[in-house]
Amino acid sequence: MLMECRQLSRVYQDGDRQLQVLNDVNLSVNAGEMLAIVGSSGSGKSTLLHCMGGLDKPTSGEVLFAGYAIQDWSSNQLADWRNKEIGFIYQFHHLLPEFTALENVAMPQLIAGVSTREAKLRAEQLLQRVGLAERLQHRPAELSGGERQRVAIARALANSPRLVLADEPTGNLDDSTAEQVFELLLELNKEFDTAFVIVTHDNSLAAKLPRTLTLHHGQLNKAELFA
Ligand SMILES: Nc1ncnc2c1ncn2[C@@H]1O[C@H](COP(=O)(O)OP(=O)(O)OP(=O)(O)O)[C@@H](O)[C@H]1O
Repeated sequence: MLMECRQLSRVYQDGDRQLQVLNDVNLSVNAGEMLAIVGSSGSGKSTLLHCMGGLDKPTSGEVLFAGYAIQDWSSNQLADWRNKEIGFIYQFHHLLPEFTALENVAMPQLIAGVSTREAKLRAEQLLQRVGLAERLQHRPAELSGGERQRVAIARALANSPRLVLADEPTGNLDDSTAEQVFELLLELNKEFDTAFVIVTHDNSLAAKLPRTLTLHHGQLNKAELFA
């Protein structure tokens, strides 16, 4: 098992009110698998993904990665782990505007200590793979929305992470572009043997994935856990 969430709860303090955003969530992700998390707005999807990526701390419960409880790690250890083992894809690409597509994809590798030459070579290969061989030197503002998300996907895979966490990766795209990006994610999952957890509010896109979990008011639908 690659990642396991055990009895995960997240409570936010909202003035004198407590907001229980995640309520006893249990979930496992196997190495190389692909699953969707769906649920209405405010059901806790992003919060769950943030807890899985160590960007937010659960109020109780634990997140285990390859058997290790990530909440025990220091922020430096978490940052290093995220850089090497976790890829993130967001609804809005979060690419660095002043850098080219190639440089954006090389960046996580340079942070990991890979040489510039090697990082650029891998970035080029990844960008070719996502269909952007002709766009290596373009900056984000010179790319379409779908192209930017392809760069963000290539960047997420740059350090060959074992897990990619994607929060509404197609939420900002038109239907046909969204479908193409989803198809690309399905292909990459098979080719790279990377696990993907994809948050989406689009049930028809989620249906393309082998497994879907539904969050409802911070709880996972238990019936689906064993489907
Ligand atoms: N840092 C925070 N402090 C207080 N409340 C928060 C915080 N982060 C999220 N929330 C609240 O937690 C609830 C769940 O938010 P979350 O973003 O996880 O939902 P979501 O399912 O991803 O929603 P959407 O589909 O609209 O993005 C919301 O009511 C939100 O306002």
